[in-house]
Amino acid sequence: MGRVGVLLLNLGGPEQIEDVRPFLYNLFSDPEIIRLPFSWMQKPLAWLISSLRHKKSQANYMEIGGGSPLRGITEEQAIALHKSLQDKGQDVQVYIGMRYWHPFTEEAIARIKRDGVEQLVILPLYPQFSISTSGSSFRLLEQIWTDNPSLAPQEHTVIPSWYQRPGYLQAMAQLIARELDGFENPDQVHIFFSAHGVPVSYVEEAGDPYQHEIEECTRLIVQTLNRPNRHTLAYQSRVGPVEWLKPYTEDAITELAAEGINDLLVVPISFVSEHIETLQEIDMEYREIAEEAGIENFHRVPALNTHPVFIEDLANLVVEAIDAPPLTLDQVMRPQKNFKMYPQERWEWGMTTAAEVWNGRLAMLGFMGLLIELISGHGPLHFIGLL
Ligand SMILES: C=CC1=C(C)c2cc3[nH]c(cc4nc(cc5[nH]c(cc1n2)c(C)c5CCC(=O)O)C(CCC(=O)O)=C4C)c(C)c3C=C
Ligand SMILES: [Fe+2]
Repeated sequence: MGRVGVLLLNLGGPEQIEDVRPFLYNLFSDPEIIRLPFSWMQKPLAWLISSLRHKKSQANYMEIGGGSPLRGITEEQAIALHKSLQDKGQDVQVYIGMRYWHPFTEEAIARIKRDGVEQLVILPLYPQFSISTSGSSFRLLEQIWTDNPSLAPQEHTVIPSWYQRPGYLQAMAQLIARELDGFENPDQVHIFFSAHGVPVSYVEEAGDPYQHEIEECTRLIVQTLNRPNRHTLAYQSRVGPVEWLKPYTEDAITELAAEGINDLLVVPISFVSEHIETLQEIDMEYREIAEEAGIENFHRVPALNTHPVFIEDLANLVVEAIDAPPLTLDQVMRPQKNFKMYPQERWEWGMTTAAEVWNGRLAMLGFMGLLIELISGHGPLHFIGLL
């Protein structure tokens, strides 16, 4: 085999405050983030939500210095992974493809083509798989290569998730143990795993394995840590009015405080880099909730970033993937392609749930049109290019 490359997939984040609105627009334009019955609704709705939300998001990003540290950290991870692969005698180029901000996945694919990479390992920097994260990036890759087959490498292999890797688990356990030992009574500390949430419908209707993988990951970290501490798993960062995975982080913290827990150690587990949801949401918002509820010692485990044990394990994972039979995007995404997410896709005639859903959706459409016109001065027809 000729040249080998690794494509690290990640979310991306606004680098400066002016990037927040277009970043949010990109995020909400993704049908894996907001699932709508008609694709033409996606862009107007993304525009509406990013317009309504950007001030609040900007205020949060201002609290962490005016932008996301994600690009810088991902670049450091790429450099460290490249070095670790070199130390193992592997001449492998590492690329970064972000989903919603620079360097975009499209740019990475163009560079991979330019460099003549023939075998590509696709490695999401999310330990657990979700339709909304790794799944969304996989779908984008499929689309890029379907639209322009000449951009596809001769061979690719996908690593859908890797939360059960020994080096990842050991690195997490090391970080947790170090923080625990900083408390006066380490065994008394309640360990609080906080994962990014997803809407319940992703798991229950679309078959997202995310919740299962998060629960399994928590169990494996606790087992690797091998300490007597009690622990809780909860879900943070929900957006919008629908039901998300429970318990919600803020509720679980308040309940633990009511039980008399004084020492809390928060462990972010769905992401391997510091980002807005660790630096602002956990360190500021949840800390305030905890302290107001009576928790005296609120600490957080730092994100892995370039932890050497973690990076070395990623390098081993890449080497194993290069040698193993390829797992293609098509194989990974096939189960989702046949799945009918919405009741209206599973249409039956009569006074059925599907009919009710359609009535509701049509009413919602009318309401959205009114709202768009009220805010922008333009009607929905303007946005779909008919006026
Ligand atoms: C595994 C991690 C993540 C999952 C699952 C996930 C799902 C998900 N996210 C949103 C909406 C937003 N996410 C935002 C930022 C953001 N999300 C993740 C990770 C996951 N998201 C990260 C690492 C970041 C931060 C990037 C950074 O700038 O540091 C945002 C923007 C921030 C804000 O305005 O609050 C939104 C919005 C949904 C709807 C969703 C599942 C459907
Ligand atoms: Fe998110």
